[in-house]
Amino acid sequence: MSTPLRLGTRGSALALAQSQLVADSLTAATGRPVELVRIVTAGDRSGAPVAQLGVGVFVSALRDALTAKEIDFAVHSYKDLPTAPHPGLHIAAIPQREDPRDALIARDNQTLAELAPGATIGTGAVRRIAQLHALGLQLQVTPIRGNVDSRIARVLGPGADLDAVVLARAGVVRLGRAAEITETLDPMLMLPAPAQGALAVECRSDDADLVELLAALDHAPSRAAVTAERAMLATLEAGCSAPVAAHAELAEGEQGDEIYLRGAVISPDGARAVRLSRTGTPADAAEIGKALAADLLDNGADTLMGSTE
Ligand SMILES: NCc1[nH]cc(CCC(=O)O)c1CC(=O)O
Repeated sequence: MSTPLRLGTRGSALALAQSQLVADSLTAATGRPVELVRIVTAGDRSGAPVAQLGVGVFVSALRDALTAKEIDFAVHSYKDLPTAPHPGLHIAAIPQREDPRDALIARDNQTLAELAPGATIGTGAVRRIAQLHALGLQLQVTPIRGNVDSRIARVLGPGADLDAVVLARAGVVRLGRAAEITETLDPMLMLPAPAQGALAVECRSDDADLVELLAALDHAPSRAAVTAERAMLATLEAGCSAPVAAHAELAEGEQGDEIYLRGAVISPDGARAVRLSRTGTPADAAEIGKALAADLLDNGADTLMGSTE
């Protein structure tokens, strides 16, 4: 029996679910036992809302524990990672991605189109707020914070004070609450965040045996999609700070696999948006993302900040 690999994780329900999922699939694929090691961060101790501190504090705490060799690997929600690579660390696997779309949880089983004018809808992300405004449905968009369960409670809990919330479908599914989703939003209406629904499995770059072992979890189509979306985001960050959305799909074309990447930059009030797409081969995922970002900037993406109501 080999010594268990130490998988560092935050204590939130979503982090634990994601870590356990990766631990189980690694053991199933390689036979290696994995133990979860709780990393208590400054954020967990302060009790302040995550949205206020930024998820960055959690990512940093896990990365510090990796560098200090207190843990062997970590699992992150990919969309929460900064775009800059972290020195000494390596994303050894991107497992098969969960559905990347956003989801609506509404009172009385309503869909977005069924919500009455004036209905209150909660979400934390500027990207979602901007796209909800862009639909022109006269919804009252309310910024909310907190973990997935507490956001759902704002609609379905005892003291419910909202008609609906929008959140990542992947998080709801991983918490076993998919049955409460009343509509999965078409990316034509609500383009997801770059890398939404994907996990990043990270270890030290110099841990060659583990880099090789974790590669068993890598899912090439998910890696190609995430690479394209994140390359777009990274290139845009230099030129524009408006809400950014991206979604890559892989399909079999006549010449082999094709990647279809859509990107959008939206003004925070939803009044203006640049939406464009590009296609190419999965091997060129990063180049497709960079080229799409350049197209978006050429079409005025950098001018979309600051037009508030
Ligand atoms: N920003 C928080 C966060 N980070 C990852 C997820 C969900 C799961 C995922 O996208 O992988 C969520 C919650 C949400 O956006 O509703």
